[in-house]
Amino acid sequence: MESLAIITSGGDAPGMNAAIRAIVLSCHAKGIKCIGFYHGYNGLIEDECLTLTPEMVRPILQYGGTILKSARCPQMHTDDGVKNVAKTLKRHKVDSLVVIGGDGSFRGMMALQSYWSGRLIGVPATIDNDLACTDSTIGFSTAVSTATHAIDKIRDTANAFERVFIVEVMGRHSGHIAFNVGLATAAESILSFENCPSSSLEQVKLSLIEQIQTQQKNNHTSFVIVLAENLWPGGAQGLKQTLNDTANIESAVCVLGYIQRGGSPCPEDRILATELGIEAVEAAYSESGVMIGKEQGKLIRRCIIAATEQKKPVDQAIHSVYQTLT
Ligand SMILES: Nc1ncnc2c1ncn2[C@@H]1O[C@H](COP(=O)(O)OP(=O)(O)O)[C@@H](O)[C@H]1O
Ligand SMILES: O=P(O)(O)OC[C@H]1O[C@](O)(COP(=O)(O)O)[C@@H](O)[C@@H]1O
Repeated sequence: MESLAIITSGGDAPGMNAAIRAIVLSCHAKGIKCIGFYHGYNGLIEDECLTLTPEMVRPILQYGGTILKSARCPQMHTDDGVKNVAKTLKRHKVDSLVVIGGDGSFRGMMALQSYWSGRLIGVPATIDNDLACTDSTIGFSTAVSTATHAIDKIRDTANAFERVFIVEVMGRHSGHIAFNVGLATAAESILSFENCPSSSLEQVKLSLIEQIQTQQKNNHTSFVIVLAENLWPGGAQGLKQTLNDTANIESAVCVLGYIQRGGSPCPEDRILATELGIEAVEAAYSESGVMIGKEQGKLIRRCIIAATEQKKPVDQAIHSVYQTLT
C-alpha cells in the first residue's frame, strides 16, 4: 500500500481528530502517503485535498470537531456522485480509503464498492452510538458526559424552583444517549423510542402526569424528564404544551442540541479513536468493506453491511436499572 486517503463524514463527533492523528502517524511510520479530503464525500467529488503530515496532526488530539471538516453530501445518493468520487480516488492513485463517520457514511462506502476497486475501511464515529459491531462509537462517551454535566446544572435551578424540566437530547432515532444520560443524572423520567413506541404515547402521557402529580404532592423537589429528540410530536415544546393542556402542569424546556457534539473528547473517546485509527491502517493492507470496532475490550473487523444493517439495542442492563428505580 502506497497511498491512503481519509474523510470525516456525517455528524461530527468528538474524537474524530484523534482518529485522524492516529491514522496519519501510523501511515507515516509505515511509509504510506496519507491524503486528507475535506468536507466528507463532497471533498472527494470536488477534489479538495491535502497531504497530511505528522506535524499537522500532532497538536489535534484534544480538540472536538474535525480538521478535515465534515458534511452531508446529497450527490452520493446518485450514481454520478459516486462515480465522481471513484474518479478522484483513481486520479490520486489511492489504494485505500478510510471513512470516519456513522451508518450513512458507511452506506456511501457500500455504494462506492461498485465503482472503485480500492480498499474501503470504516471507523465508527457518531455521538448517537447507533452502529452495531462496536460497543461504543467515537464521540458517544463525550456526548453523554457533556449532557450529564449540563443536566447537573439544570438540576440545581430545577431544585431551587421545584420545577418540572424537559431536557431534549440528541440521538436521531436511537436512545443510547437518552438512556445513558437519564441514568447518569437520576432523571425521574426517560422518554425514548425503546420504552415509548409511537403507538403508546397517549398511555405514556397519562402515566407521566400521574408520576409528576404524585411526586409534587409528596415532595418539594424537581422532576427532570430526559426526552429523546424526534420522539414526541413537536419535540420538547410539544410535550410542555401537552402537560399544560392536559393537566395544568407547568414545565421548563431545555434543548441541549449541538453542545452535545462539541467540546474536547473525553479520555475514553481519545483512546478508542487512537486504537481504531491504528487498526484501520493495519486492516487497509488486506481487507475491504470492513468496519473496525471494539467489543468487550477487543478490536474487531466486521463487514460494514452487518454494522449498518443490524440494530444495536440500548444495553439491557441500563433498561433494567432505570425500571428498577422508577
Ligand atoms: N444510502 C446511501 N448511499 C450513498 N451514500 C450515502 C447513503 N447514506 C448516506 N450517504 C452519504 O453519507 C453521508 C453521511 O450520512 P449521514 O447519515 O448524514 O451521517 P452519518 O454517517 O453520521 O450517519 C451522506 O450525506 C451521504 O453523502
Ligand atoms: O447536523 P444536523 O444535520 O442538524 O444533524 C443532526 C443529527 O446529527 C446527530 O447529531 C449525529 O447524527 P449522525 O452521526 O448520524 O450524523 C444526531 O444526533 C442529530 O439528529
